Amino acid sequence: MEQKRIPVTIITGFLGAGKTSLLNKLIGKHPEKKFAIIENEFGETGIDGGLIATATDAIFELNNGCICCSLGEDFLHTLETLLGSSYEFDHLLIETTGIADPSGIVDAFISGNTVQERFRIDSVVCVADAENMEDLFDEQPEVRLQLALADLVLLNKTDCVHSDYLTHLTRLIKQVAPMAKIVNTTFCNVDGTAVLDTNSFSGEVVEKSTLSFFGMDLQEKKQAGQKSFIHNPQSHESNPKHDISSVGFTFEGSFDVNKFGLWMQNYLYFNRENIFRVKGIMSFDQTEDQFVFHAVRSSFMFEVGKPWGNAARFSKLVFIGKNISGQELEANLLQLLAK
Ligand SMILES: Nc1nc2c(ncn2[C@@H]2O[C@H](COP(=O)(O)OP(=O)(O)OP(=O)(O)O)[C@@H](O)[C@H]2O)c(=O)[nH]1
Repeated sequence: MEQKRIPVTIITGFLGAGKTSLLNKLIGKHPEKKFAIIENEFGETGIDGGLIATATDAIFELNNGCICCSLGEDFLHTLETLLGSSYEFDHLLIETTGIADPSGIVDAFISGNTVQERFRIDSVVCVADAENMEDLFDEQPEVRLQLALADLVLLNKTDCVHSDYLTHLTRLIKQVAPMAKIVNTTFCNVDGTAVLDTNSFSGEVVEKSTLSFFGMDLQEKKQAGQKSFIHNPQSHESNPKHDISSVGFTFEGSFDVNKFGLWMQNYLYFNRENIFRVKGIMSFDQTEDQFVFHAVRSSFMFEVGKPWGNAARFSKLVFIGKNISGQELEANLLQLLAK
């Protein structure tokens, strides 16, 4: 029998943005859940295996120190230790270090087969500090990366800034996280917001966020007979200083699965420094179901979505990254459509 996969919420955000505050809020808000928590802090090493084994509930674990790890092998080792321990938990929370690119952590859940069998990413949540975000946005590329990977952005410390300024910050966030849900918070108060069990990597949610990226105007603008449509909502207002942008495509018909897989593997590999995230809903030739596509850096995965039935086939893909050439990408993707 297939084991139920444990949902994982990855919390990112720059130093002092409010990640630990959010962890505490989530634990308080969900007494019904038994959490395992991984803290990815710099300068601390070692895993307190004994603590995992004896922890009886989530708060115990948080208050008595968390599992510390660094990235790479150590991180995978931490996950293995967790799974191998007698500690039973039904949700994994990961607080990533504030000063690094969190894509390695997201990637571990996408590309590691064993990890994928036991865990599924529920969502990537980024806490942004309203007071300092704009300066950091310019100075720290990691801040833009953290936002670019997020499914949910909590624009926190709203008590520290004027409400008009929040509108400006929201626009800034949308430049690099066009599909993310953005919620304003103070002390990461998420009482009215679903943060856990949002299933942000599921077909339904990806479909919704992908469609919202394209907006309602897509069908109107699309010309009859056109095979694809490029949409870049930020192009007219993007700031060249902020080098991350997004570009979306809609294709009619279906892709050739082999051609697409091979091309994507190469494309992501050679552009791993520039492409941070790709999401989409895809139709493949000779398949009955929709496929949900996710890529983080050079790793990608497909999940089976709902059946197409008699609906017209299409694929929608959104790329987020640096220096993306929409025209070039479109020309490449068009070659991969099934004849
Ligand atoms: N005024 C104000 N302070 C906040 C808010 N949210 C968090 N803080 C404070 O900001 C400080 C940092 O919050 P943390 O939750 O520790 O932030 P963090 O992201 O975990 O910090 P690091 O682990 O250092 O990266 C703490 O003193 C919090 O009490 C808020 O909405 N408004």
